[in-house]
Amino acid sequence: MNTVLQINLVIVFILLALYILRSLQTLYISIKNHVKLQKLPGPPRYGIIKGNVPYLGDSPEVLFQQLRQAAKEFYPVYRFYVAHKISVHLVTHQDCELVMSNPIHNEKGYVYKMTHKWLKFGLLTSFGQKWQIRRKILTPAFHFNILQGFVSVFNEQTEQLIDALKDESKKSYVEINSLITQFTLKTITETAMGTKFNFQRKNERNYEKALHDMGKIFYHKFTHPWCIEEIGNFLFSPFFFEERKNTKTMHQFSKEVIQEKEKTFNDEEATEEHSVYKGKKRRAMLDLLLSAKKNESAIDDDGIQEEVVTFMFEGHDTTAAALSFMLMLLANNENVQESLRLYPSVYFISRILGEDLRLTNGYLLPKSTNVFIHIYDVHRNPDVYPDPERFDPDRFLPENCQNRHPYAYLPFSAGPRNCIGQKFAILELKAAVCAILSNFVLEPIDTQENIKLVADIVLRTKEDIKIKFIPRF
Ligand code: HEM
Repeated sequence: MNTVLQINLVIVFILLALYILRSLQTLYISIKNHVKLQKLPGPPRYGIIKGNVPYLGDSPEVLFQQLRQAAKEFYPVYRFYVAHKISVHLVTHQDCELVMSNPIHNEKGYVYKMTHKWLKFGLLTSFGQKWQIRRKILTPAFHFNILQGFVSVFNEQTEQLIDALKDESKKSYVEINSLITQFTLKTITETAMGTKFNFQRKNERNYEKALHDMGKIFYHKFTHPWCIEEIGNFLFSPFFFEERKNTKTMHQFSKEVIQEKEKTFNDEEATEEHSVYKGKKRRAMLDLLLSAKKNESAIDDDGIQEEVVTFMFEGHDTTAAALSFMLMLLANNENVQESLRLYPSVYFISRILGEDLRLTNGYLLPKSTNVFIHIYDVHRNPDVYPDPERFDPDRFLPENCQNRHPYAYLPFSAGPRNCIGQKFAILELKAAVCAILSNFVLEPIDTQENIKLVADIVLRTKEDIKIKFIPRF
């Protein structure tokens, strides 16, 4: 045997041994954690393969309801087996604070793996040092001064939305979701991406459809976790090729946005146009990323692409959901404040514990536990919000919230990994709601009672929300 072959064999052997050792270590940790966590309350198990999956029902709608049921039945904390994967679910603000406020638990839970092919490792899904560097680069893009510059775009896009709604208002009701999505998609492109890109309506529809189809795939993977890993996905998922097609559509869409921006990008202009605040350069998001690539090499083309897909998604789908629910509530109640409590667009998040964590009721969760934080259920805790399903904006009067726990209201998450686009979203929502209310009287078609919520990536209804728009003039 020649020496090169021998060396290669030794390398292969070492790599294989390392892989086996790593797998054994993971297995050991996972068995050790299982033993500790199985003492927690939770639904009955239906064997090793199924775990608690039968408890979750057979549709996204039932899954959503069952999660609410579990939150009540096993309050304040329960464990859940989806096949071999065990996770711990938190529904009180006290326990949520323990996880969210400590940067050691900064890694996202296994469900985010479902989005890795699509969102890669952008700000939402990355962790550790990479997340820290990106958060530092991107934070100035959401500074007050930059957001102020976006108000004219919000207004312009709102006017277009009003025109579209006026056309639709001749009908007995409007299914609002698609119109609202167009609005938030254009807004994020013209503000954070800084490009007046005229999408072909066909491409926009393809993107929208691909994103919605990902919700169906998300549900499938959640209930069939062996499809989360690529190999299991290829072997067992009926959606493998559909997921690839959707991912390609969404990547193509964000590539076009980057290409359009690159045509006009000028580092010097970007600096001047968005002014200088206390000597610091302030730029819109994509300007900032392109500058970072050009000047400091802190990010490359792939890095820019993963942030653009992340922000295109997180920056429009969340606000579209929020605005749709807000309009439905306005049509029924003529008030707005607590819409995000009742309908938080991001209704759960998930983390992996970076160290052991003792919950408020004394349970000790071991390091590496997958923890789900159910924002939807935290917002419906009757101890904090009496008669929680009731729409009552007075809950947010200063005197009523001054003693409320800061982690009892979490639509934008909290702690170091909170939503970077929170102020952006509030500004955009306010601009849209004010303009819509001054142009239309809204009459209810759908109500809180008749809509059906489904388990999706963001909070959605089974059918589009319907509202009647009556022009004021
Ligand atoms: C009503 C609208 C919105 C809601 C309810 C919302 C909610 C949230 C929540 C709950 C998180 C935490 C996610 C997690 O821990 O997994 C988050 C993170 C994030 N949001 Fe938002 N968001 C909204 C709008 C926006 C907008 C407009 C943008 C961008 C312009 C944005 C960009 C992001 C990003 C990039 C992250 C990840 C931050 C990090 O991990 O450092 N969001 N959002």
